[in-house]
Amino acid sequence: MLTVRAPATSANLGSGFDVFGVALDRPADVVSVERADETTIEVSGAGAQYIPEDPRKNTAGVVARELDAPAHIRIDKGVRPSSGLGSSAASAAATAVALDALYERNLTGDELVRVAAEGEAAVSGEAHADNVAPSILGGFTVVRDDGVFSVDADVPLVACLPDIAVSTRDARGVVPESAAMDDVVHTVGSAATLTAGMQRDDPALVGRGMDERVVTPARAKLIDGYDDVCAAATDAGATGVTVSGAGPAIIAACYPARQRAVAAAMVEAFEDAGVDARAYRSTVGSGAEILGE
Ligand SMILES: Nc1ncnc2c1ncn2[C@@H]1O[C@H](COP(=O)(O)OP(=O)(O)O)[C@@H](O)[C@H]1O
Ligand SMILES: N[C@@H](CCOP(=O)(O)O)C(=O)O
Repeated sequence: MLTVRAPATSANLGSGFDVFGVALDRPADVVSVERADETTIEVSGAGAQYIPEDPRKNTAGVVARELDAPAHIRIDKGVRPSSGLGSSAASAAATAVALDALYERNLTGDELVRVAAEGEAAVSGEAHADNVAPSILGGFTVVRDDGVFSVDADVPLVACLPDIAVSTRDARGVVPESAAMDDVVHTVGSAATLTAGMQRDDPALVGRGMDERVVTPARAKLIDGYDDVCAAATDAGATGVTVSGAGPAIIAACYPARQRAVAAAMVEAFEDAGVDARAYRSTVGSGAEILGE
């Protein structure tokens, strides 16, 4: 039995749709694997009742198939599904790292990310790797067709998760098919600003770089209380706020001294909108780790 912990992640960060991602300190999925003749899956923990145990429909099972590494896979969900915190990706990432070690495949980080992204394709319709990359590699990650890189960063974040579900597949359906050139120019400016902010551990630049005008407004409509939560976070000192992944979680950047207040303000604003919520205070975290064999 080999056990791996893989963290929740926040993808996009506004300006990096399908490109940027960041590992969070918590929550996390814990996946245990042992060799078997054919793959079977057991799921427990947060939202387990909504997650298929059929290996063809579970991201972990798809990863086992891609690696040709059959196993009995036990998934303890810390990241509940349809959260915007990379739930399906955390299982895929943990399983890729676990099976790579169990079967002694010695895959590179890029190869592990590519395999885990196939798991994502099975549930969201497209093999976007911006959640699995930080869940495997840690840090702030940039995914391109020709590979992925990760940068260590130290920027306080608050991920606020409301008690509603938005499926990534549905939220991809509202993304506009095209964008005006001035919005594209604005996005490039924001993405460059955010990347510089991560390199410099500068919460102000990271926050400014989250601003995006094409995908985010379309998805914000799927999240009850979105505008009020953003306003409350900003009033409490957030340097930037945006949809986390495909939502419904909302992610904010801030200075360390404001992190507690930002978290409380976001939860309160959701509650004022009639939605229970919890906030995870985090930094830019580490990637998947083997807990034991
Ligand atoms: N191991 C898994 N963990 C979580 N969700 C999974 C898993 N395997 C398949 N799914 C399915 O993926 C969907 C959740 O993924 P997604 O909408 O991307 O959520 P999130 O935004 O939290 O990543 C649900 O339909 C769920 O049943
Ligand atoms: N780039 C993807 C990220 C989805 O993240 P999730 O945490 O909601 O699965 C997208 O924006 O669709």
